[in-house]
Amino acid sequence: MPLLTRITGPRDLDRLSLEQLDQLAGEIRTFLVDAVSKTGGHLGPNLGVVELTIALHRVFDSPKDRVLFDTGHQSYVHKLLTGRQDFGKLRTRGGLSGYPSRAESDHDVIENSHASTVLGWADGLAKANEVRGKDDHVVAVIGDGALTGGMAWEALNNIAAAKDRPLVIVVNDNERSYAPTIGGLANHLATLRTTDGYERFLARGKDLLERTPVVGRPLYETLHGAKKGLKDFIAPQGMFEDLGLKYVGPIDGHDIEALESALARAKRFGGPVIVHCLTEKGRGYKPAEQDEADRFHGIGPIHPDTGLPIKASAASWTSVFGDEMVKLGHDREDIVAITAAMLQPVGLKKFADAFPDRIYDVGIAEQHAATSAAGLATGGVHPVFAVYATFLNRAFDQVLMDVALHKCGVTFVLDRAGVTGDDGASHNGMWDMSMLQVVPGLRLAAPRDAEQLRAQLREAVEVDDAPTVVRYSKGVVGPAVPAVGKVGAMDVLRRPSAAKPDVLLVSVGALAPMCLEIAGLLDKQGITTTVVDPRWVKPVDEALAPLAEQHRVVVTVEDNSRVGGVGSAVAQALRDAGVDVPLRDFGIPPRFLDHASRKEVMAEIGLTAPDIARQVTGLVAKLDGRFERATATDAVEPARD
Ligand SMILES: Cc1ncc(C[n+]2csc(CCOP(=O)(O)OP(=O)(O)O)c2C)c(N)n1
Ligand SMILES: CC(=O)[C@@H](O)[C@H](O)COP(=O)(O)O
Ligand SMILES: [Mg+2]
Repeated sequence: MPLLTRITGPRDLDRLSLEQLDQLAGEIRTFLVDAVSKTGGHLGPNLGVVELTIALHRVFDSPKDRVLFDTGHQSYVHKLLTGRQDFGKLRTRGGLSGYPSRAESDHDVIENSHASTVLGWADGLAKANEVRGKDDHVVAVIGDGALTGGMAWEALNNIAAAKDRPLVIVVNDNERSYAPTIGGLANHLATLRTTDGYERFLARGKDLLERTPVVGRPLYETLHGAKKGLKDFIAPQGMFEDLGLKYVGPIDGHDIEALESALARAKRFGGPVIVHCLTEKGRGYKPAEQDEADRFHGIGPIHPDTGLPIKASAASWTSVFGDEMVKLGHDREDIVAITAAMLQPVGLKKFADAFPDRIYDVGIAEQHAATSAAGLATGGVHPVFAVYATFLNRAFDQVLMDVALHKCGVTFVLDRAGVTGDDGASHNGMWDMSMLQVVPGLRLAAPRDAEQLRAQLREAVEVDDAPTVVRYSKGVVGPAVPAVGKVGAMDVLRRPSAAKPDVLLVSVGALAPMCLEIAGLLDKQGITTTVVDPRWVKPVDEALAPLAEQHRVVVTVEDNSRVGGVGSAVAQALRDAGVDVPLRDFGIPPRFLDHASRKEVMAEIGLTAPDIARQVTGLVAKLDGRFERATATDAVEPARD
């Protein structure tokens, strides 16, 4: 990589000729395929923004000028050009994050990997520059998918109102989110793409100029001079210009010269301007270019020459859900499904193939998904909205005030619940069981294995007067964990070996195998344990309090924030029942977790069997000690007669 290794920062790009820049783009593509095929990551999106990112860093002066990326999954090229070329440990502990990271570089601003936020950030930064009298530029790169998110339009509405506030918006239009981007906006972008726009007309004029200077020069000057009338004639007013935003494009997003020309014009404009760039997700890597599913949006380790995954995928929580949804769809014709631009990742592709009229892809619009689900339920069908747990955060008000307030029978299926790890802080599904505890009437299930997922999903869709939630982890589904009995509606997973057992261990969802391991470790310390799985963790099962009274201590273990999670709800239920048994809740600490593998993160936060067993052993010993101390020192001596 003779050129790439010479790039230690954006200004090193200034010395390169156009030919060298094209060579650099080739080197970057080779680097990305080689590196990301080893580590996994967002190969497709980054292959699509190579020339765009080079041009951005040539025209703008980061970090003085702020170059912002929506979602941030397409920021690998930005990292390569800003002094970070060690991708050997990408997305693992101690390695580069797969998203912008302020800790890594001053060139990075937005760490949040939730889509559609970049224009909000950009609006704020542009306003701050104005207040502070700074002439720095703000450039926001937003994908066509992210542009379907409501936040983007809230921001655009504000940005368009400030005609003299400089702000460059680059629409990275590759026509895809994972799959092809849906909706009226996508259709409008397609219109703009196919309109032989003014820019293309100019580009042709310039080409003519170069080939026939005598005729070309006056013609080119005429064209350039008559641009307003010409532009209206050639490129009908797009929605962006109707909004009051200057529109530049469509630009070939792989032509560095055209990109630099358009970006330079946008930079000089002095107000909000849209630069519409046409790119190709997965460009330059045949397996991605030919992949109709999602152009290698997010991959695990692959064979670079074929693009085939290194590891065959085992049965995942997602696939169990997807298969059961198809069966449900056959059993009940009122079941419909909703995805927010993630049909494949959430496992609804088979359902969509089987029931093409009963699947809705709403774009990256989780708030709309939830409220339209309330409408669907009120209209007499039962919607199942499958979404990653972390992305439901932004639809909390819709769950509360549209779905729950109106007692709508909507089922939310939360994939990637708990620690996900390598996608960084904003991708962990660690807040749902806290956030949803406060929703009146909502019922929440956390299946421990495939059989329970199928069962609890079926139980959920039977509820037609309240929201139901089924949440499970990322990746391979765990081993079957059979029940050995029931207490109330709770499954007993392990009976104690003593009449008055020491510990009641409340196991939540997929952590059941770990909880049984904890019980085994406690056995070795002479501590007897009952393990129960509530199955439905909200509301707390009424049988739990009386069961707790038969134990010396209650322990809860959940793959959710400790704050306001199941542990908090159980503690409250015990207090409400007047049961005074000590409780120790284990969960995710209320802080943002740095990217690392799930295993590394779980170990770091102490959510492992040995860590928990050690702490429970100490707790029981303290209880013993306290009781012995009570006997020895605090007890009142009987009066001597
Ligand atoms: C709120 C939210 N919902 C869903 C996702 C999952 N997600 C990550 S990237 C992506 C597609 C983004 O498409 P686009 O903005 O066009 O970027 P591209 O990958 O095409 O460059 C989605 C849906 C997310 N990050 N945030
Ligand atoms: C950027 C984004 O939000 C997704 O692409 C995310 O990387 C999902 O990853 P998994 O589907 O591997 O959980
Ligand atoms: Mg896209």
